[in-house]
This record gives sequence, C-alpha cells and structure tokens, in this order.
Amino acid sequence: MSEASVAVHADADLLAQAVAARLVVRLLDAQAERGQASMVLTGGRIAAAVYRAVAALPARDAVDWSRVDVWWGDERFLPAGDPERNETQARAALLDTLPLDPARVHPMPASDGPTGDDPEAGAAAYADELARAARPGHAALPHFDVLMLGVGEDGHVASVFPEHPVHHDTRPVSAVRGSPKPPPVRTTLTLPTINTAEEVWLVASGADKARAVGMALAGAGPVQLPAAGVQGVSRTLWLLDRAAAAEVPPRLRSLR
Ligand SMILES: O=C(O)[C@H](O)[C@@H](O)[C@H](O)[C@H](O)COP(=O)(O)O
Repeated sequence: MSEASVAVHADADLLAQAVAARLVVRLLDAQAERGQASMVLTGGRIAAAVYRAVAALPARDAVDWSRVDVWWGDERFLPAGDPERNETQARAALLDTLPLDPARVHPMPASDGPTGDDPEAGAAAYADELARAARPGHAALPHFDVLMLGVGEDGHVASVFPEHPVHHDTRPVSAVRGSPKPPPVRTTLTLPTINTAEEVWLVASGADKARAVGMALAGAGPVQLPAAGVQGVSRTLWLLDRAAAAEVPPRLRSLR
C-alpha cells in the first residue's frame, strides 16, 4: 500500500487545471502500458471544475477515448438525467465532448432505471456490472487506473460518510440512506473497493476543507473521517489548493 503524497496549487482554478493535465497523462500512460485505461469519477464542485478543464485541454485528443472505461465512485440516487446526478454533471462538463465508446461508460443506477426505485437492487446491479468487467483470476472488480475523490467538510469521500452504517457493509457497492449531504439516498463504492484502484487522488479546494484534510493526513480513524481510510495500491495523491492545505501536517509539507 502507498504512502500519501501531497501537491499544493495556488488556487482552485490552478488546481483544476493541474488535475486535468495529470488525468490526461495518467490515461495516456495506462494506454501505453496496457492498451486501455479506466477512470473512476466522482461528484461535487471541484470534480466538475476538473472535468471542464479536461474538456478545454488540447492534449486530451492524445487519449484514445474509445478505449477508456468510465466508472463512478458514487452517485445520487435520482432519475436519469436529473441535474443533481454526478453522471449528468460529468456528461455535461466533459463526457459528451469525448468520442467515448458508450459500452464503456458505466453510470451508477438511476431511481427510474431497470432496477427501479430500490437503491439496494441498484447497488447490487452495479456490483454485477463491475464483476462482469473484472479481470480473469482477479477479485470481482475491474482494474481502476485512477479513481478521483472530492473531500467533504466532514471528511467524507464518495458517499462514505463519517459514522455511517456503510462502514460495515462488506459488499463492493453500497446503497446509502440518510446521507447528511443531500440528496439523502445514494450509491457508493465502499472504502475497500476504492482502495483497489492503482492510484487514488483526493482533490480538495477551499478553507472549509482544511480541517478534514489535515486530520486525515494526520492519521484520523476512517470511520470518523473516511478520507483517512483511502489508500491507492501504488499511489495516494492529495491534490489541494493552498486554502485546503492550511492544516497539512508539517512532515508532509516538504512534498509541496
Ligand atoms: O456526490 C457527491 O456529492 C460527491 O461525490 C462527494 O463526495 C463530493 O465529491 C464531496 O462532497 C466534495 O464536493 P465539493 O467538491 O463540491 O466540495
């Protein structure tokens, strides 16, 4: 398992630009290595800024988007096309501008989808979809080259919230009820699933994230502060703006 590293950028805009550039390079490297690439998306404001920045980056055309798998780390359990869905936001900001193979885009279930208005059935269906894409001989999950996460003020990542029953769910995908961040019903990859990704990037901007970021990097417990339980297989990268980095422990500051 990887040690966390931290990169700090001056402000939210530069942070989004830098993450976008890193994402394009990460996908290019994965395609050079294994002929394809996979990315796991999230929701929230900074993620949307990253997606817009990728869309505006000329180097994005160097990626063979027809050989990129797109997954989601979490989703709001709402009807397809709802503007609050992470999928809707990612499509509008980026995905609709890319020549993706629709068969490789794997949105999480919608409340009006084939599994109906039952988030548990939706979570099970997504787990099946992941298992169908799993590499032979590996666990029931596909290879994730890069998984992006936002960080909540309370330290949540994806839809894994502090002290929530989702921490006891041993399945790869969980239905979340009673989310403290609206909307209340969500679907999320669980922390052990998130931690199978080759690289996990935690992206946070703004002073209201500083405390959660600082505590996670100082080694808080994952049930109290889910961001503290995130660890990519080969890399765990915190991508912050200066305001969000204000409480990063001094021993990690040298990596700025
Ligand atoms: O569906 C969601 O809301 C997210 O996936 C959530 O985990 C988000 O990434 C963080 O809450 C940070 O969001 P901001 O960048 O908007 O603060």
